Amino acid sequence: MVLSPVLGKLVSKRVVLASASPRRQEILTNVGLRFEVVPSWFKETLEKSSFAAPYEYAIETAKQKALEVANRMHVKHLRTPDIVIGADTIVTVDEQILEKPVDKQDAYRMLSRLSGKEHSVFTGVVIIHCSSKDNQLETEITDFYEETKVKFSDLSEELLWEYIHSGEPMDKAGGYGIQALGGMLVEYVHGDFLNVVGFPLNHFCKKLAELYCPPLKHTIQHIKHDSIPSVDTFESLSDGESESSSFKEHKGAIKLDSPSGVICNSENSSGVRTGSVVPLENQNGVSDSAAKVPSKILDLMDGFRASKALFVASKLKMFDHLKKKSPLKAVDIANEAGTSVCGTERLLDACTALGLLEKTPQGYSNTDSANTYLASDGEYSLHGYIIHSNDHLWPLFTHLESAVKEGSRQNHRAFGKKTEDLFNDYYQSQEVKQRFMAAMHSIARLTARDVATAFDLSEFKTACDLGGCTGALAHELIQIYPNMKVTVFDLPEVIANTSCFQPSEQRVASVTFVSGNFFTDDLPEADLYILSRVLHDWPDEKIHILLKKISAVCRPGCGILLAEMLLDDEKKNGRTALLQSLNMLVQTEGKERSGSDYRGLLEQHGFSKVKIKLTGNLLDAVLCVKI
Ligand SMILES: Cc1cn([C@H]2C[C@H](O)[C@@H](COP(=O)(O)OP(=O)(O)OP(=O)(O)O)O2)c(=O)[nH]c1=O
Repeated sequence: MVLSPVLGKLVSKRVVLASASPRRQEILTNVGLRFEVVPSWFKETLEKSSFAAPYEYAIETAKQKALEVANRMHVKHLRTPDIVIGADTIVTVDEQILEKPVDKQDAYRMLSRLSGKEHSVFTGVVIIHCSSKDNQLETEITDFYEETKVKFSDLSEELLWEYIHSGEPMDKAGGYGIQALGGMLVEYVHGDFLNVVGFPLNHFCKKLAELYCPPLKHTIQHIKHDSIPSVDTFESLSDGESESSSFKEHKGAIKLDSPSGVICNSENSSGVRTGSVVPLENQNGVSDSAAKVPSKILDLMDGFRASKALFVASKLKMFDHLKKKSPLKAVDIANEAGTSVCGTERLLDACTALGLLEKTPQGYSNTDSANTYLASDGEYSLHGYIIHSNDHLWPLFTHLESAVKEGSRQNHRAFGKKTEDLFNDYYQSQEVKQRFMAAMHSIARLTARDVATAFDLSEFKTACDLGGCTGALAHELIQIYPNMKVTVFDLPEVIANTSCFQPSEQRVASVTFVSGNFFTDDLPEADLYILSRVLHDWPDEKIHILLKKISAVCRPGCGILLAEMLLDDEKKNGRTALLQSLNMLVQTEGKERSGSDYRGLLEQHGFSKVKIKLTGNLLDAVLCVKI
């Protein structure tokens, strides 16, 4: 099965998986698809009786999940995704639809109904292509479903309760997980196993191939084996035909970028014309080698080149020049930036291939997302963080090997000085301080809304953002909770430099800036203490000192809101957070932690009712209350 042409076409797309299911994330990651995870907030409450067939219910639920995410990203984050994938898995037995059990009794009811019987598992999947026209979200929807039949053995009461007490049933349709302990309940499976686990990968890949590389009828290769029925293979999918009429006619198909491989149309010995994808280096008719192209690894090998191209184009303000005026030729940009024409042209072409710029015969222009995030003046600009990544993180990462060997930060190697205190480095020079604050500000602007709305905080009348830096989160909070007063508490060097980051038109009176060190000075009084990207800077010992101090000034009912990138419990998925944890290794004594890790730390200091929310944005949120 050759997926390279499809994946090649998706590489420059913003693909979003609208699902919190770790199984779906893993299945899609395994095939090399690159995507972001934005769990849907759609409540699965559609009226089941209004659907003629169970699969229609699963498809409609999947569609609503994905549409909710597409709309939210479009409206809230000004980031229209290109493709949103949604899925919903249900179990049906005796014409009843079973979803996830609400409690152990419900799990018992479900599992006893399944005992000794065959049932069906349906997963509905939708692929939504999104675009933005006149600021309106436009969608084209492709959907399908897959059915798998599963038979359970007769389950004794003892086995049933043993299984329920394992906790496994609770987040799974029908109350079991075939991929884990639940496998022991199963006598046979007819159909796609992964469909039961939550995502029918085989059908999905075929659907992607249909959408992105539809075959011409005469090129379909039928392979005949003695015992296996003839099948249409991915090998037959010709990229060259993606512009063909069958492609254009297909519902939901969109114009696609260039693929990562090239097509070699050839005649085989029996005269049948076949199309196959071969690596760029080898176009001499080697028909099946594409399956061996390790595109995921090649992408990772190239990753640093792509990052550096982005950093340099940002540093040279190329996206700013193009935001002011476009299209521009390489020579014009080189003149503006004071750079060589040949080097500038190569950089601009690379940025085009990376999906950051558009190129026409008239010259280069920014993509929408370059205008929003890469130009330095945008409300949600990431320019500050990109420059910080280039000037500060890049040198640190060149010493990652030493950091791994020694298990400690590398500031001395990267910058030639020993760091006694994490922030000493940042605040020694005005330039570095401003750069660091701009970096923190850009991430805070991008994430503040999702953090501020992760929970209903209206019961807290006052909040104190410890290490709140430029006040970006504080300003978002008073927008959402107009009665809230927020104090931003940070080091004197920071507070003295916040003025250039303040919004012009806000009710500034509701945000107060107070300087101090939260480890050594008294904390301002507040109903809610906020620690956003603070705890990840420190080892557990220091966190205990800080939480103990906060706990001492908290009245019962007061809370703590954490905003951090949360690792998954098994530390397997979520590459952004896992890479961020390496980032903490090279420069701090801290690390990223999971929601359970933070819960454990908070509970030791008298905080309970810990709620964890994965926002789908760069920072997740954890809320707890003092008892
Ligand atoms: C039957 C079965 C289901 N499941 C899981 C797959 C799905 O994650 C879950 C069904 O619930 P869904 O509502 O389909 O998905 P979800 O709530 O996990 O995630 P989201 O709504 O954010 O997309 O049950 C298994 O993991 N193993 C199994 O054997």
